[in-house]
Amino acid sequence: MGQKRGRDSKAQGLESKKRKKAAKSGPVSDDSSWDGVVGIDDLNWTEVALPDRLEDATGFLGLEEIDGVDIVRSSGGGEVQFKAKEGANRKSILKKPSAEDDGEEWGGISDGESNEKPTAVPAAEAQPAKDEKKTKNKKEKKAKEVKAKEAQPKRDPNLKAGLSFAALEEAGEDDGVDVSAWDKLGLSPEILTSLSKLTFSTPTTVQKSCIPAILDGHDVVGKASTGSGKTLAFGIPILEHYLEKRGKKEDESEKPKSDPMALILSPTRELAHQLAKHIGDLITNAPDADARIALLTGGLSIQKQQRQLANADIVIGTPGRVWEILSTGSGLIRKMQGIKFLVVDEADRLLSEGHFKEVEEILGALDRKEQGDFPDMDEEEEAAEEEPSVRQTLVFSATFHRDLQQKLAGKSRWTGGDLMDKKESMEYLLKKLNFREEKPKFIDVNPVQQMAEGLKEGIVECPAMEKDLYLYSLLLYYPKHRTLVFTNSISAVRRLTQLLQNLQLPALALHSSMAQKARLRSVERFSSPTSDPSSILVATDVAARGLDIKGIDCVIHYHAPRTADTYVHRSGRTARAGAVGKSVIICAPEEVVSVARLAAKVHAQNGKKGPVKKLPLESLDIDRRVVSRVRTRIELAKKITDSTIAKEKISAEDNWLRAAAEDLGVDYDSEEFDESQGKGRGRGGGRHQKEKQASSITKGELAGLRAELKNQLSQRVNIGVSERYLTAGRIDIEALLRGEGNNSFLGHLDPLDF
Ligand SMILES: Nc1ncnc2c1ncn2[C@@H]1O[C@H](COP(=O)(O)OP(=O)(O)OP(=O)(O)O)[C@@H](O)[C@H]1O
Repeated sequence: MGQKRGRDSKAQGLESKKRKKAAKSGPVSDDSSWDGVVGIDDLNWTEVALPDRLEDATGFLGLEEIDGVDIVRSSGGGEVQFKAKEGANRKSILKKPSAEDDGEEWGGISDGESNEKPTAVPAAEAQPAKDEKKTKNKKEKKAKEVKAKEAQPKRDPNLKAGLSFAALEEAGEDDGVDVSAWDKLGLSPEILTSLSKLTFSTPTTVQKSCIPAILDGHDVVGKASTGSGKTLAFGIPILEHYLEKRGKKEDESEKPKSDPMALILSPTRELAHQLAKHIGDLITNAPDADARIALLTGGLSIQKQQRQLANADIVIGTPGRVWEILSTGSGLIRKMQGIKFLVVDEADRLLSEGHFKEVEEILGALDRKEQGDFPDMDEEEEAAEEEPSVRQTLVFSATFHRDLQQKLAGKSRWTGGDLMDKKESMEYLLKKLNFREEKPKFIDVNPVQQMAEGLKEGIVECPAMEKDLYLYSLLLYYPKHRTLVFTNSISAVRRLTQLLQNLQLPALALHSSMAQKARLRSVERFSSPTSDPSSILVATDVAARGLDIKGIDCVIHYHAPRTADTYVHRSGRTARAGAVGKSVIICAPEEVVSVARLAAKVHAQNGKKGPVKKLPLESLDIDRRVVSRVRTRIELAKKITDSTIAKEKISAEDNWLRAAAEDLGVDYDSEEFDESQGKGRGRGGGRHQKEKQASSITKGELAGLRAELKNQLSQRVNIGVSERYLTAGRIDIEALLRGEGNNSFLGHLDPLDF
């Protein structure tokens, strides 16, 4: 009997992959060693005519058959291959070589034909994997068309390869938007095309105000609420400058200069990566804009970054790594001294908190003109160096200290002589920025409101020891909400992430002690459009600034923010770019006063001091019955989490001490060591005892706790009102009724009225 194969549109992609594999494992050109086994693509399939009634069948593209073959399995046992039946003519089952065969794939061989091996495609010419499938499908289609076209005149050899109707169809696709609202800003066609493709139809307020000022050559200090589009407010003028400069160079048929034209400093690695992505998107969507970005952040290969820097047009990085690379010498500082733009993003954070020293070093190096600094410089060059800096300095944030704002806005005087005493003040550092204009243009697009318009702010009061319980309850109230939970410590991030995972919630961690790759992975997983819409990222304030993750619906402050600015930035991770979002502080009674003060400060009218009468945060009432029903789950999950963390900690300490004792050639006894260290008494002794206790839970006990928790999570928690249930995970009843989601559905909560 003959073999048949059916193809539908979905299966085609998979099949083409399989066939490619099969073809690879097919016969070699040296016929003597050929065992007669061939791949699916080598066979001379013939099309089966469909009965009339099936002609309109959608998705079913064709049925093909072949006679005279046996199916064999590849040596691994997985792949289906074919062999001529006993007595059948091998030649008769093989496909004839196609005129369109370009040598990329082996197209079958008949006895005694060429002994030439297929030509390998050089790696540089190889198509990216993504395009491979498309190309193959096109080739198959083409091969079928060959016969029909044989009667037609030969193709014009001058036609460019790759220009096919299919290509034209793709090129003709116009998915851009109307960008006439940007006209007034006088941008180049390249940038307008990019904005159109990015579907940014209108400039945001900060972009409207800042772009013309920057294009006019001014130094700018820009203040605008979180998520208002500050990145492109400086990114667009930088790219405009690049295009203009490149255009001129091309006219003069000069080779484009490879020195960087912009340095953008960011306080965190994640923000630096994101800035590179935003500006990179602007560049890649602008036709022929080939500006290169070097991303200099800690935790990743320094050598690779040094290489990137050698050809970069725009340098984006965190101050520590930027300084680490620049200070290695090799003329990099000198290269960077020619930059046209220095951007200080999230300036209030960047110019304080630990970054101060490196920023000061970088600024000092950019402006250094000491004699003998550059021994290879001739007099003419030195004279040129003396000329005033052409660098524009752009400083951005959503928050600036009130006093500084007043000064920037010209409403109060700059501090005079005592500035050197306040070395760490923002004011001191702003002076250090060495603006080329006496006073930078201060653009405050929304002097009254720091918070995004679509943001709702709430507060949940609960006993200090019950924050876990309330956090969990709150998360249950918001199923399918991508949530960012902020804490004030790394250990809290670790504990909460594990706790939530034990409660079967999709939680990820982000803190500065994680390896850089793990940090990026967490952000990527959390922000991926294909990730669980209920994803939770538990983070320290390393995620508070600038992170632009689409679709964060809710920010929860597990620990109250320490400053008003931190509150603004944390909350600003939601309700971005005109979207809506919620920010909720979980607050112990003893924190209420300070939180109220903080909120009042954020919402105080600009310039007007004094308390705001009404607390601007809405108080959320979480049903106490809900809280009490999930208490057992939390207690179990806490026990499991504490035990796992304590075991890990003690085992890490123990391993370290054991290794040290081994090095010293002494015996190590952990009990004895604890006693000699006085652990269990005095300060920290209670915590140590707790850890010991938690770690002493046996494997069997732990398994028992897990089983009990699993059981709890699988139970419907009826809170007394019909159809009101809690769920183990945060699962949407409607989705489940539609047959989506997993089977652990247990019920649904009425939404919180917030
Ligand atoms: N003109 C525009 N139209 C629509 N969306 C825009 C526009 N400009 C920027 N965006 C989008 O708005 C989002 C927020 O932008 P961006 O990250 O630059 O905000 P930001 O003001 O720097 O925020 P933060 O203060 O938190 O750092 C991004 O996703 C960006 O792609």
